[in-house]
Amino acid sequence: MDELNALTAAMAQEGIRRLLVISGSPAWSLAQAMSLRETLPGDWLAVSPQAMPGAHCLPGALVTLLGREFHHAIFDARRGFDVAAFAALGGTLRAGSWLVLLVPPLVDWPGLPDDDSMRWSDTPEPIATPHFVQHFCRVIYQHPQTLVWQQGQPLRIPVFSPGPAWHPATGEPDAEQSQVLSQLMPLSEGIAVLTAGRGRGKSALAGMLIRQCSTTAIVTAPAKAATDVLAAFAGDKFQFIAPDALLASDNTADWLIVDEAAAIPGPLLHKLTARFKRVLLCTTVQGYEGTGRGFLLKFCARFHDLRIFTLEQPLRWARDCPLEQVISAALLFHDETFTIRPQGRLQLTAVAQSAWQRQPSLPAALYQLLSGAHYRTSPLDLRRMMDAPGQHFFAAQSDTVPAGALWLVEEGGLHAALSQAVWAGFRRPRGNLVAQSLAAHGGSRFAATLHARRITRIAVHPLRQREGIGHQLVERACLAAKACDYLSVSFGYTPELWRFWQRCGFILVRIGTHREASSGCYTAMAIRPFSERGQAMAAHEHQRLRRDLPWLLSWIEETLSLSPCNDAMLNEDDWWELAGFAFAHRPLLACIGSLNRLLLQVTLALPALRGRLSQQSESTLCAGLGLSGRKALLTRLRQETASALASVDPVRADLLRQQVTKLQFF
Ligand SMILES: CC(=O)SCCNC(=O)CCNC(=O)[C@H](O)C(C)(C)COP(=O)(O)OP(=O)(O)OC[C@H]1O[C@@H](n2cnc3c(N)ncnc32)[C@H](O)[C@@H]1OP(=O)(O)O
Ligand SMILES: Nc1ncnc2c1ncn2[C@@H]1O[C@H](COP(=O)(O)OP(=O)(O)OP(=O)(O)O)[C@@H](O)[C@H]1O
Repeated sequence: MDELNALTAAMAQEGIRRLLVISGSPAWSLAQAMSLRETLPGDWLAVSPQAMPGAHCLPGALVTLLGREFHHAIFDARRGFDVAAFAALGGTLRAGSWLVLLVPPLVDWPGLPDDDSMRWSDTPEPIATPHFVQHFCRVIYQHPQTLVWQQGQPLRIPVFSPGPAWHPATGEPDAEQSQVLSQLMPLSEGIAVLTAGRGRGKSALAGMLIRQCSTTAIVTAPAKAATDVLAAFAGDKFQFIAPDALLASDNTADWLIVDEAAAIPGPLLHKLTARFKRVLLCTTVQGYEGTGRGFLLKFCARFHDLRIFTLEQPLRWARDCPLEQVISAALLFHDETFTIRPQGRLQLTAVAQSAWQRQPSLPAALYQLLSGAHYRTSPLDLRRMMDAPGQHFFAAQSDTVPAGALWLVEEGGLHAALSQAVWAGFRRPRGNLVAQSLAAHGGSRFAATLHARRITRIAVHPLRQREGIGHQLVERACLAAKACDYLSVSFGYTPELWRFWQRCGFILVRIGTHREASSGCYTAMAIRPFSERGQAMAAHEHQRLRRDLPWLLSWIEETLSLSPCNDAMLNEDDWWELAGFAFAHRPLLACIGSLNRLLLQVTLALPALRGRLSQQSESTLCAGLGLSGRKALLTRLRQETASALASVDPVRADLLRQQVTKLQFF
């Protein structure tokens, strides 16, 4: 322990942090971690799915601690490894800290189920994650600055050659911060974005801006607790208002400063930024879910005169910190920067998941291309890509880096009874995004029984786009999926992206009615059918979309290149769908078309239904009708639909009620 204390003191002087992996039985590993906590002074934080003595946080709650700082931490991965939380924790640790990681015995680990897989594998039970575990172990052994302490062996502390002394920042802006401040201070209007890795001094810089400017500023962020650093640097002028409260208020100031901006839903952020003349958005660019990369690619892409700033130099710790390096290598944080043009003849190849064992550099390059080019890719995807069942990959390989990557996941094949229960809204099992949505929001009760592959990600290197590579990758995937009923895709609708999918032979079958928080776009779903059943479903769903379009368009602010079909009569599909809404749990917005057609047939007052379909807000309707809330309103909407159906044809309505309610029992 003396050696460990001496090493910890040296780490503080050098400004670095290290990873210590403790591997063994659950009880033994925990006992060692607890004794370390007794030995090394610090404000230890333990991150674990189970309660732990001292300061404790659940892995899922760690995002609320972004921007906070700790001295030493324990991350409990004995039963499951939430790698994004692990990385987030690494970013909060001050110079001279240990990140103590608890894992199962290394020999057993690849074969043990990982509880975290329930978040990404779409399996009913946790699965083993051998590819990730082997990759992680490879990385820790390639980083000799990482210590591994295995049960049955002593903790060996190597003699590291001393590094240079660290000179922490003084409190005054450092060279990079001064540079950015000198450009921000004179700004009279516009939106500035400050992106950087963890601990680069973004929040401190925002605080300095507030203190140094003669103007007023309001700070907002997902959690006030995460603004400690900003507040310390801003001094007396720090004024925090939570995002929702700010939107609801008339408060204004010369500057709006948004810390951890990427963690605020896009539409809300958009409304907030529109209210202020000068805006500074700060965000981290490492692959936690919904962070900087996606933020730049999607949210910021809509502002033309955006000023983008970045900070390279870490300030919470020294350059080349071993902990930062090992986390970055384990989670492939070094995105493709797209500076090298993929050269030479391209080869389209299928890449199996087992490539992570045989030739890990290839799937790693595909992941880096996807996360660099695609706003949604996160460490969760890395784990899914490595170990979830039913994944398929294609690469457009060049002589240098990959020029394109395509990732598909198997979907559908649900039992007929389950598909009908999904259609009725009684069931929503994991996974099968498009297959289930075609049943739950579409018009076919048996939609989820078809076998499909969904394109979950596609990206082409920016220096090779519009050369037909994306199209070729899709064709290659089609060839490999010919035995399926159809290929599907779900994407944030933009006219450009839809044009691409259209050119690849996809048929639009659904458009969502809410903008996605991450992209600010409506979700669209499209399919390319192969089999007869697939073709029949594509035609049916496309026609349904065109029939519903006249009403759907009033719910979405987007122009679609799709011609509406004017048909106001109630058909067989409508009757089923209305019964599914009235007597089961189908959502209102999945039935907009049929409900509107129903209203055209009846003269009953139906105040809730008519009000909601003419887009009166739920709260206004509840107040007007004396209802206690959304749930009561939905019940009323279903009752009014049932009475409308009965007024048109009571016998048919009753027969359908019996058929639909039976769908919950199978
Ligand atoms: C499920 C998902 O992954 S959805 C998200 C898709 N991925 C992304 O948005 C990541 C960033 N974008 C990309 O990587 C690429 O732009 C892709 C994958 C969308 C398209 O790849 P590319 O190789 O550039 O497309 P490709 O050259 O094959 O285009 C085929 C046709 O689609 C259409 N198209 C492609 N991109 C565009 C565009 N930006 N604007 C308008 N039309 C387009 C064109 O009609 C094009 O044919 P043309 O060039 O002869 O006119
Ligand atoms: N100029 C400075 N002088 C002294 N300390 C500084 C300076 N700039 C930043 N720091 C300190 O460095 C640490 C990291 O800074 P800060 O929290 O602003 O980084 P960040 O990029 O916002 O980090 P995160 O991504 O984790 O939120 C903090 O402890 C902060 O107090």
